Amino acid sequence: MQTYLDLMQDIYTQGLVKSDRTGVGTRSVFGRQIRHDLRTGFPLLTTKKLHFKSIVCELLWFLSGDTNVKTLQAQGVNIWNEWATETGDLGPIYGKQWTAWPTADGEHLNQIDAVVHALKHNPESRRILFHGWNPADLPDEGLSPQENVKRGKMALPPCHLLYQFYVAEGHLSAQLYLRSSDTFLGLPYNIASLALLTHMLAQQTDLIAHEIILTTGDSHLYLNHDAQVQKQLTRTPKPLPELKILRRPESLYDYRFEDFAILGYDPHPHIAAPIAV
Ligand SMILES: Nc1nc(=O)c2c([nH]1)NC[C@@H]1CN(c3ccc(C(=O)N[C@@H](CCC(=O)O)C(=O)O)cc3)CN21
Ligand SMILES: O=c1ccn([C@H]2C[C@H](O)[C@@H](COP(=O)(O)O)O2)c(=O)[nH]1
Repeated sequence: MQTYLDLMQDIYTQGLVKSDRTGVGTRSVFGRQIRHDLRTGFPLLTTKKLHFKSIVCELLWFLSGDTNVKTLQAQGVNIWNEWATETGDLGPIYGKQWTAWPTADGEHLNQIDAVVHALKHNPESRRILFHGWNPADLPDEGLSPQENVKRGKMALPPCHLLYQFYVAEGHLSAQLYLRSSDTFLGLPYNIASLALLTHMLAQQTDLIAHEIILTTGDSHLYLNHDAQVQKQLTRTPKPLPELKILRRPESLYDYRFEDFAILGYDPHPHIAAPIAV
């Protein structure tokens, strides 16, 4: 994906140095966009090897409404460990808001159900979206993730927060707003995860997966990723792999990791980098 490398180059050369919550420091630009036509291949980065299983399992975990890391750990996925309490809890993060957003009268709204229903029955609607930014559950930035969870708040506020879907001539597109984007570690996951969700929704609603668009707010490279960024910028992208969904599950909630095959993925080697907590 040349567009990803272009964004990385842009931040690396034009970004202003900015301190941040984690204390690591970043180079940062504000307001960028990555667009990708899913008909040209599955957007799994080829300029470094990505752990596809972590991406799939995290998305299925969100959709199941689960907010405890133990389920991910049992599948060998360790990307959420640093923010969890000793019992594995992350507070009311993505899964909770997506599938059981609490209302004032004690009910819960499943925003995902509403999206699937609209795609099937009202696809021309301009209101097909779901949102993770629930102000009532936001953490206090002055407290640790674990302290926030113990007070019933999210460990981290959502980064990928607004998902909107668009249907025209039987094709499904998706746009995601990311308020904050860790361009070296997080963004490759966010791109592939949005692509996966769009393919799953397209399968469930008999549409053709078309374009994904990621719009990023604070788009940053952590200062301790410099060597990794320089290395990745020397690499030439290879042809994108293809995603095959091996069966058609009953609903969006019935997919398993084994239902997805990535064909023709031949990336450059993995580049390890420390995560800013
Ligand atoms: N600083 C930061 N960046 C993020 O992208 C991020 C957070 N924090 N906090 C919440 C979640 C967790 N996410 C993460 C966490 C870790 C990796 C990571 O370390 N990825 C490694 C491989 C790790 C593995 O496969 O176990 C990589 O090289 O991609 C990626 C995304 C995305 N989010
Ligand atoms: O899906 C995700 C989740 C998180 N991130 C990154 C963006 C930031 O680097 C940190 C969150 O820190 P804040 O101070 O809350 O912005 O995590 C991501 O890129 N993608």
